[in-house]
This record gives sequence, structure tokens and C-alpha cells, in this order.
Amino acid sequence: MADQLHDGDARAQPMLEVERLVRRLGPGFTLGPIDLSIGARQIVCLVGHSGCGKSTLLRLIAGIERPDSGTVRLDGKALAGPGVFVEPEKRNIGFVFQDYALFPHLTVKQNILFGLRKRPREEARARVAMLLELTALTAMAGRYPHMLSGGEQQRAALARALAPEPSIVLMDEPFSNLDRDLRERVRHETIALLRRTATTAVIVTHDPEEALSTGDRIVLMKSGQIVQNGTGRDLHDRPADRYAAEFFSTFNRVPGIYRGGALHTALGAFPCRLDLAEGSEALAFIRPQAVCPCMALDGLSGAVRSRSFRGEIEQLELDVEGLTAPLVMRTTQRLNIQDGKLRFRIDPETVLAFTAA
Ligand SMILES: Nc1ncnc2c1ncn2[C@@H]1O[C@H](COP(=O)(O)OP(=O)(O)OP(=O)(O)O)[C@@H](O)[C@H]1O
Repeated sequence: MADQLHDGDARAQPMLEVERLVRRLGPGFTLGPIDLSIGARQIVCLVGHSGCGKSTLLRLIAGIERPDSGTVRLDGKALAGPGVFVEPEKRNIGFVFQDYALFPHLTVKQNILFGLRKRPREEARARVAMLLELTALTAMAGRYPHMLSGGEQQRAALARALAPEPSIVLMDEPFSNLDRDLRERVRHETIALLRRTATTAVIVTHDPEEALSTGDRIVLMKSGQIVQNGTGRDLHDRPADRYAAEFFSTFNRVPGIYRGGALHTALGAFPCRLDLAEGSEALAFIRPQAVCPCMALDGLSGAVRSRSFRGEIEQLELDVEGLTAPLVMRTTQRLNIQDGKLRFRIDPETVLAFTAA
């Protein structure tokens, strides 16, 4: 699988290394200290809610912003650190901005050629032709940016960023200007292109699904810090804390008491390990799809408060004795509910437990 393949690369050959990186922005926000290592050919998604510092970290790597302390190293060469600061244009880093920032007065071809000014003419021409073909823009080479669709502009911006053969490409919310359908297709094409050209990339997004489906690794940030760094499966299935859990999924939060290595709730006891004293309050995080309809008479039961059919799945809210909030259930089963009551069980495999505070 791609995940494992690229994970292996990260350990063998770190390409971008960020160590103890700190940037203070005014009195209210400090980024870091950040430690991050990215392997060659990895695609890393930087995610987190608005204002958590994703763009600031990207700008520090690019050199658009200067760190207060810490180091940035690319291919073993220090770009920022004590007594060192390499200007952005000398970093061998490609950048794709949210608005693509194509030069409006230059054609697609001229935009791509821009980063190749110092190359011999023939070599630059050949490279532009290759990139136009890769991005399926050959027929549009003579058009100006305003004559392109959003998806085409995005591809042109990527071609321009890839032209000088950068060590790494940084992309800040590169798909957010596209509408939903186009967004998925352009994202797919972009990732395929990054793979085909064996490009290392860091992509900023605030969209959890986009991160899960795009990144070999996901770096989740909160208030200027990295909360968790791992594969999509790690972050989705084994979130480090409540913030990480709730960033990627919705949950029923069911209160309970931690005792004897299990969380005892109104829905049963769930084995878990928490750094809490016996008898402490804690929360079970139960995914709606872990609430499963069942026939067993000794199972749990709830009164159906609402039903919402959504095509592939149906979402229900159940009033369950001992719970103050309705329990949300999502199922692909077609339910035949008599007398407004439903029996269910909880799949304990996916239940998470967190401290209540
Ligand atoms: N030049 C600046 N001076 C002071 N504060 C700043 C400056 N630039 C950004 N900030 C603050 O730093 C924090 C991080 O900003 P940043 O743009 O890195 O977040 P982000 O995670 O990329 O957010 P978004 O998803 O909304 O783009 C925010 O609270 C922002 O208001």
C-alpha cells in the first residue's frame, strides 16, 4: 500500500527537517516549537481548524516568513537556523497558493517558462512542453489565466511550480476555490501528477476528508502546535486526544465511570486504559456507525426520536434510558421499526475513551 511505501521512505531519507521551529505573531499567537520530518516523495497534508498556524508553518518552510528560533533543513542543507537564512527564491521550493497567483499578463506557457529563465533555451522549451502535456494544457498554452477554468488554472499553477524541478512543492489550500465536483477531480489529477513526477509535497487543507484521502501522512495542528502526526488510519482510528477524534469524525459522547480497566456507561462497560484514578468520570466516544441494529432480546433498546433517510445510510436518534442526550445511529440496513422501539448493540472495537475534562 502507498501508505507503508511512503512511510518507509520517511525513515530512510528525511528530505525536509524542521526542528524546534518557533514564530511569534503578535501577542496572541505563537507557532511551535514544531518538530517535523518529511520523507522524499511523501505527500503530507497539514490540517487543523482556521487560525491554528498551518499557513504560517508553510510560509516558514518557504522562507516567506522568518522564524524566531529553530531550524529548517532541506536535502540536508540548512535554510533557516542560527545565523542562516536562505531567501525564498534560492530554496528550490515550489509554491502553489490558494488563488494560484498566476501572472495575469502572461500566457500559460509564459507562466511556466518564468521559473526557467536561467535554463538554456532549448532545455526550457522542452521542459515546458513536457509539463504542458503532463497537465493536459498543451492546447491552452497560448491562453491567459482569465481564459482558463478554475481547474485549468490550478493545473497551470502546479506546472509553473514544478517547472524548476523543486525539491518540494508547498500548496496552500490548492483546491478550495473549486466547486465540489471539480474539486474532487482536480485533487485526484494533482495527486496523480505529484506521484508520477515523484514530487514531495506539503498540502495545507482544513478539510478532514481531503486530508484522509490525499496524504501519505497527516499532520494535525491546534493552536500553533502539532497534535498528531501519522497516517490517515492512525489519526482516524487511533486519535491522540478528543480534538483529533472530533476533527475527523462525529461521535456520541457517553459519560461513564473508569473502574477496573473499563469505562462503565449506561450502554455497558468498554475496556480502556486511561491515566485516571479509579472511580473518575470519563467519556466514551461512540461512532454513530458503531451503534448497530440487533435482534437479540437481551440487547440494548431505545425509543426512536427521529429518522432521516439519506440514501445509502439512514440516521436515527434514539432515546435510551440512562442517557441525557439522544444516541445517534447510522446504518446501511433497511429497518422495519414496529412500536417506535429499536434494539441495538454497540460494536466495542471502535469505541474510544477520553478523560471528561
Ligand atoms: N502577520 C500577522 N500578525 C499577527 N498575527 C498573525 C499574522 N499572520 C497570522 N496571524 C495570526 O496567526 C494565527 C495563525 O494564522 P495562520 O494563517 O497560520 O492560520 P491557518 O491555520 O493557516 O488559518 P486558515 O485556515 O484560516 O488559513 C492566526 O491566529 C492569525 O490571526
